[in-house]
Amino acid sequence: MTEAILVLEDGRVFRGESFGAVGETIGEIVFSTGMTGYQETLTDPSYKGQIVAMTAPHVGNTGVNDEDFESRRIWVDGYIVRDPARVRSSWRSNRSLDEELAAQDVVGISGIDTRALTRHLRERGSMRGAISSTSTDVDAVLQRVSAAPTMKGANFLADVTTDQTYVVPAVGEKRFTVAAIDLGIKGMTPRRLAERGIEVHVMPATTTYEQIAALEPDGVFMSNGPGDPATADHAVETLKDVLAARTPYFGICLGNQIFGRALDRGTYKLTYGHRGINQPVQDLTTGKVEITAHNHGFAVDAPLEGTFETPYGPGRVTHVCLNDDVVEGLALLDQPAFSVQYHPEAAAGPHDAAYLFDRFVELMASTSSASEDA
Ligand SMILES: NC(=O)CC[C@H](N)C(=O)O
Repeated sequence: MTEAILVLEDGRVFRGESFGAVGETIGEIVFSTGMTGYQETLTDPSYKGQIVAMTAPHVGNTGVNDEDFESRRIWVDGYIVRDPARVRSSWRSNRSLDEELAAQDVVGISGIDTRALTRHLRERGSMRGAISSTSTDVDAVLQRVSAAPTMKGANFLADVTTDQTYVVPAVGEKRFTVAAIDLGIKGMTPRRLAERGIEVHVMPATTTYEQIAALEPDGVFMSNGPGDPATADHAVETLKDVLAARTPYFGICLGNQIFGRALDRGTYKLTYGHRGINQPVQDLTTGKVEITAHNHGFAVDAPLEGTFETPYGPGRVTHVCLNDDVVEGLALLDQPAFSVQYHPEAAAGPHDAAYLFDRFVELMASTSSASEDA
């Protein structure tokens, strides 16, 4: 057994055991309340720069398989669990979580009181911290934590985006072409689009409006992604051109924050964010409540009631989180563009919000029939 320490930037220390790779890692310490779906969490590119603590006490019970990866690798910068499964049990599993973390050089810690850690972060907010299984000198680790960059102002888009455009073909008959800007896209998103007859062109984060327009897409999509949305200026400028051309738009998570910025709204950092697959959201357009998957530490600042002015006519908040009234969705009233802050593609579930992909299809269908009529 190798000892490990978790040192938070405010000086709080937790002592446990090394889990996964032995080493030292620094990042923003956040917690996820997902009871399942740890593979999908680990491989979500939006977690770049973060060390994730699981509030579920047992993690790793079903081991690791190759199918439940949301991207090519693990992106979390560290992993914190209470009690790793000693035995893995699933017909799909072909290795243990511990082995996988070690193979991908992800430093983790286990055997700490994750409930106390979560309560601490809930009261004080997410903060920088380090896991170290190579040093027991708390003061030295703390100094390295204090010198590390904060999540505010962070931009990891170049790390996570695709180098080259690739195409995910429509399943069955092709109905639409969509340009999907990869800001850290998860594998399930193009699949959810493709299964609705959409040919998805997944394009790098540096794609220009001219490159999008050359494709003559029926719609444009912007994905989830890591870092501070206030730094995603290129995507905001690109989206402004998309909106000026009245091309249908759908955004998820970072794609919602970029939409908010294109509509002249600001973004801000939440105290401890929303991460998990059990977050209640109300669709204000129908009144329905859905249980949804979240992973965000920032949010859009917009009025929950009434409409607000944007360069593209009135906009409104369409979805709100029932835990804390945070804005979870936006739409323009006079043109086909909307987004949500959470994850309707939810590979690990729940699937309550899958209707949003159908809304995008309906918007593209009505826009193309309107332009045929004109
Ligand atoms: N999943 C995401 O797209 C997250 C967006 C952004 N990085 C945030 O933390 O709010």
